[in-house]
Amino acid sequence: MFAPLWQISAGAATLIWLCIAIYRALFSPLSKLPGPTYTILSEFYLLIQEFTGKRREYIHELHKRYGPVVRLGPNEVSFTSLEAMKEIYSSGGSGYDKTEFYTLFKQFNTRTMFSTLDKGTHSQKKRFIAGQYANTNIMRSQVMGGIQDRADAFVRKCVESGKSGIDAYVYLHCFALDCASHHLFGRYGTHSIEKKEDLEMMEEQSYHDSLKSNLAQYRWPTMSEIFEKIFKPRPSPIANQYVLDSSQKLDAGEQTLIHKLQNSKDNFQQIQMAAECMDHLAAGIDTTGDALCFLMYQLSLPESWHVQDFLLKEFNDNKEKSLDELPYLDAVIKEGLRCFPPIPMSQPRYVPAGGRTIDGYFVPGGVIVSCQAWSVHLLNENIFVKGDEFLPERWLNTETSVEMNRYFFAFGAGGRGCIGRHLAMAEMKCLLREVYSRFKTRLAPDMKGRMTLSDQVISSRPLDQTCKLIFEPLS
Ligand code: HEM
Repeated sequence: MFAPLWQISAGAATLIWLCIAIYRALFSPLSKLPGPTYTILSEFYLLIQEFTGKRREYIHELHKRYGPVVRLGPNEVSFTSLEAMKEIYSSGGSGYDKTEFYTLFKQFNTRTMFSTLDKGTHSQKKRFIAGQYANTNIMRSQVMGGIQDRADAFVRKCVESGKSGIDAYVYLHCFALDCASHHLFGRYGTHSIEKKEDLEMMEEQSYHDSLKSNLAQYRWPTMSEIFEKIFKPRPSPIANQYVLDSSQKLDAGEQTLIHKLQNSKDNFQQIQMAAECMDHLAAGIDTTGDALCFLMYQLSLPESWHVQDFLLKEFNDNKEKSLDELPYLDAVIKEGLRCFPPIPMSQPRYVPAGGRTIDGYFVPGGVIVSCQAWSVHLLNENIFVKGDEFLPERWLNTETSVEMNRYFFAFGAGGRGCIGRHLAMAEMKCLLREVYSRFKTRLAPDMKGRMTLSDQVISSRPLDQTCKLIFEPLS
């Protein structure tokens, strides 16, 4: 007589969903934005792309089809234009507030600068930290000395490897860990290039597969306990213990971040200091490690061997110059970051209450908007001509490089862009100068690793996480 309860519930749910979908299709301001029709009805297709690690490529294809503005779901839009980048990330200094996506990056259950959502709280936190990462501080001998020591250790590894070569993926991530930990903890910094126990920390941080558990937590936070049982969360016991211990040391050195936090007027609690340092450690390993790995792989391909020759010439002609006075080296790194941005995916923000006009379209308050470096760098072809080619020279043209710099999104933009960019640039410049003034790099004959970008939650890494290179000494 009567239909079972489950049938009635399913019917009611379908009816409600249909009403919402029709309302969205007819009345939502987002219905006027370019994008496939199904995106105004549901975010289901976007979720599938996220969970299968294809979100970035999917968005990229939509931009190719629909242009610089594309609707991703009933409440989400992606952009690639400079106008949108400025509005979302730099209006009022720090742009729009971050979305709950960044809650995933809490450390020790504590909000760090990176995982703080609103810009007011963020700018308070940043006040005490920013000076530590200013270029003038990075260039100090105590900071650069630590980076130089780690680059020397990397070179020793290359020399020892002889004709068999090394897995550059491993030791570049070690280098990034050692430099970041030195910046945070000075004398308590790691030496993972040489010490096995520190190497284990790098492995723990870099070889994890936590994409699905993280995304599930973000999309359905109330069910996070169930998801933790299904998808294993990223374990981090070694790094956690190291950071908790090191952040209690009172003699790390006055150039370190921990010293700065311990002595700030803000009276940071112990766990806040540890969380901040843990965040910077994590932020510094894979980004710089992957950037160097993608770049050295590219330089080792036959079509880029001439770039190695140009680098060598610049080093030989400018032996007394500082790292910041080598334009070709700078261009090579920038081009690497443009072609293989370690954070190529969307950096999501909420449109403020009342809505905003972005790139000519009115977007209501509360809608998630973002740009992804991958598309900004590859689809603005009038700015990056032959954008899919690795051409460091493009950055040497002083006229066009001004505009290219505006579109350079590898470190994000505005007040919430990467605070570690000067540190990262110094690390990469130092290492590349040491390597390419001594060696030519070539792919090892047994290098079988696939270097296609493998997307994680926000970052990408080489698919097989291995990159075997040979370091041939220059005669
Ligand atoms: C090539 C290397 C690096 C790249 C490409 C990179 C990229 C980025 C990007 C794109 C953001 C903004 C992300 C967003 O808003 O969603 C960011 C933020 C941040 N990065 Fe980096 N990063 C690099 C290296 C580093 C290093 C070495 C450190 C520190 C040791 C660091 C620390 C941070 C921190 C703390 C933030 C948050 C800043 C804030 O919220 O104000 N990064 N980075």
